[in-house]
Amino acid sequence: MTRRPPDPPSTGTVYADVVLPLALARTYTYQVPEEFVGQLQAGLRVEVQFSKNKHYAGIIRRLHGTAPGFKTKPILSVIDVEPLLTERQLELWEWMADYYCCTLGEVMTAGLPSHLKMASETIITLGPMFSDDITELDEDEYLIVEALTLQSELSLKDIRDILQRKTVYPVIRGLLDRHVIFPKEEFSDRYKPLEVKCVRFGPKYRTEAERISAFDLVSRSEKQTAVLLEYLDVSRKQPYVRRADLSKRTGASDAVIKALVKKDIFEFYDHEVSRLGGAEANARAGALSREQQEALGAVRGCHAAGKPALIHGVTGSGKTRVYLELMLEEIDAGRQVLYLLPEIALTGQITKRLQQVLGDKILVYHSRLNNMERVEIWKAVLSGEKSVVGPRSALFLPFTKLGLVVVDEEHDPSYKQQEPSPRYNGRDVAMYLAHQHGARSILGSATPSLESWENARSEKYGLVTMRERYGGTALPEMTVANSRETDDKGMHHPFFTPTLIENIRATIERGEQVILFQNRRGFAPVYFCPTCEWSVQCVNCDVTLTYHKYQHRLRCHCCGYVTSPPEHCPACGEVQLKLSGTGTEKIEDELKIFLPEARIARMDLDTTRGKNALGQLLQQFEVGELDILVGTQMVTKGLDFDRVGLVGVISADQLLRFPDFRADERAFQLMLQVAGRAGRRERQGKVIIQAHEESHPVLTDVLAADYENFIQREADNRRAHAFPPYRKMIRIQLRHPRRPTAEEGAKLMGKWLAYALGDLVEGPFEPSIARLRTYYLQDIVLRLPPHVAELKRVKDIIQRATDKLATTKGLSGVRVVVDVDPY
Ligand SMILES: Nc1ncnc2c1ncn2[C@@H]1O[C@H](COP(=O)(O)OP(=O)(O)OP(=O)(O)O)[C@@H](O)[C@H]1O
Ligand SMILES: [Zn+2]
Repeated sequence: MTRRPPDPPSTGTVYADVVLPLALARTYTYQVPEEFVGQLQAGLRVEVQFSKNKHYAGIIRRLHGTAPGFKTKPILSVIDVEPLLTERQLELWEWMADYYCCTLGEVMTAGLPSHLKMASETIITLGPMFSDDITELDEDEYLIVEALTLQSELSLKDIRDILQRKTVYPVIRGLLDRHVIFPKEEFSDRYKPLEVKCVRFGPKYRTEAERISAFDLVSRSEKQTAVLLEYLDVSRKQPYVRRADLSKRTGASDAVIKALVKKDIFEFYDHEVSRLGGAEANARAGALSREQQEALGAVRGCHAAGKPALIHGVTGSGKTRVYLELMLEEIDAGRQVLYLLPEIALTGQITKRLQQVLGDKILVYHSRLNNMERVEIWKAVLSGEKSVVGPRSALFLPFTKLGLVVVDEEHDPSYKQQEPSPRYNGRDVAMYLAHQHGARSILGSATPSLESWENARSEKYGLVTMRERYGGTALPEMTVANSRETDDKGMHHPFFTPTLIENIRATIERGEQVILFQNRRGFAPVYFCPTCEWSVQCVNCDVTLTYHKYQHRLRCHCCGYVTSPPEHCPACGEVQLKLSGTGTEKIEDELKIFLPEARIARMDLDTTRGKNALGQLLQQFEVGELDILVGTQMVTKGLDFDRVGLVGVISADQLLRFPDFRADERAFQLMLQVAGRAGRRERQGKVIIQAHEESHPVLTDVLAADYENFIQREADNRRAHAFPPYRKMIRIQLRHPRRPTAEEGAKLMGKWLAYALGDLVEGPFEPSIARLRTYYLQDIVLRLPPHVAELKRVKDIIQRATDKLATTKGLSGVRVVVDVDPY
């Protein structure tokens, strides 16, 4: 761990710059009382007062002897004994605040688990595990616990009154650490053990002889015999055998296993696994294929040259196995690894694979951890002992021995945090983090982003290519079906071409599965009046409400507003209102008409909200209880199933029509990624893309799976039109509940910026969604030459303009949101 020794000067007062969880531009300076001078160092939390009567836990950034130009308040108490944050981590946070134009407090708020944050308003309650054992409590602690048994919840301010002391945070910290008390929000998500569904021999079949008799009992069923044999084989190597694994390995359906349970040979049980790591290591990684060996060698070559490696490997090429090899090396050498994934919930399969090999040396930092677990992971990472797989938020953890950073699916837009600030890109921060620690780094994708491709072209990154699928299966056969296609009776169906329907049927008949991708959720995105063209709009946003048939509700996909569909048009009184457009719900519905026998499920935000809904859905698909999975971009991400014979894209046109400079890149990535879910094992898969505009150049590249051609053309286009990555883009968005105020603010801001930056400034203009969550929006866009020195000056100019606007009469309420690399 990098720990800065305290460096107080030998004479005079010591000051501490403290990071506070507030929107202050930088740190705030406090005076260190004599009694604390020896105890303090960077990374410790201290209790301080900011505004009147408001206490916070702040983080010491540095100690020094320079008095600031204002009257300082004293530090009230020291909360931690050991630093909770590292020097490098604080440097990273500062870098983020600088680069993404936000405050250090905003980074702290995003980065620190809420359990470690304390403020006067924080409410605490007694922990669920507290057993009335008061012998361990000192006097202050006892008073707090007693008050909590009477009153069930208290704010930290109440506690100050109870103890009649100004400084209470160290006492609170002690109780939190021992899980005697909890911050209140914690109560709703108490610790639940993780369980996996497993299979074992029933009570009648525990001895060797009994087991042999089991084989006699099933001798007439080849499938059941195969399952038994496989079970014996696996159970010799692993402490437990998962139900899903067993059917996967033998190709037997879940029904075969259930039959064995019915005969009392097997029983099902839930195996509890460690809640942080989730697993014991129970498998060894398979041997590398020749291509994986070569890729590994090439990655090592990049690292030896001090460069990040970009692996461009076709879908199913086994990139994960290459990362894993390097991870094992690092972990064996006593260093930490950070493995980033765009969305942890969707990538359970990868996480599982990593855990099977690495066991509890790797912890999963997923969004459903409760606060207590977050703190446990924080401390395990700080100790230098554990590696982490997680989404972008794992970047905030206090790594002390980081040796390797992996950014998987590096092209994925969910690496970018849109709201709230810091609006950072996880991939880019990861590269900075690796650089900071002198760690090696790998980015991987079947469809690398243009930024990373450009970095490889300009030799900032080393490029490693994997062209074959693991196991040698051919990439899927890609075809396009014209959306205007009619069936043999000359009928035209708006959603499914006869080609797609026939292929779905044939696939299911072969016992294989189908994935259908539709970019929108809900039933229909527009509910309108055919007479006067009125349509239902969100009350808060400038968008139409999407009709959700299952709930019979209209919903805003921007702000979540929900309402009932109107019975008639409020403008002209028409009673026959209509729907237009298509979402996943409608596709699912219509599909049932064509294929009444098929087992269809839908995977989108609406069906995966529940705590285990997504996992259950994926499990059902994995064991073959479903024939067709219809979904939004969720189905395009990393799914690795054995039996997907066909992938269909319902409408390519919809993807290609977005008014955004990255629309083509996104469309290309989405289509190629979803295509990559097909035929990942023995049989070659098939992909059918429905489109009106069959000859769209992006579609041509998708059909040929020609990444090189696509990315070259995209690069030329972007360069020609001065778009990122050939220009640095900063978007300044002004928001106000009144349109004229937003406009006026934007006009002034635009004028000030243009005065300093000339024609680098575009706008202000109204974005395509002009009102969002009750705020009217105005955008100003800067496109800058990508030089760092220039960037610093530009950001200062933006900051000054923002400050000036905040003090302009009538416009101080205009929110200014700066987004660096807003894509
Ligand atoms: N060396 C190996 N031994 C055994 N199985 C392997 C090996 N390499 C890859 N596999 C298997 O091949 C499949 C594809 O690998 P993986 O998911 O890593 O591909 P990928 O390159 O990440 O693909 P995508 O980009 O589509 O996510 C997985 O089921 C994986 O377990
Ligand atoms: Zn809305």
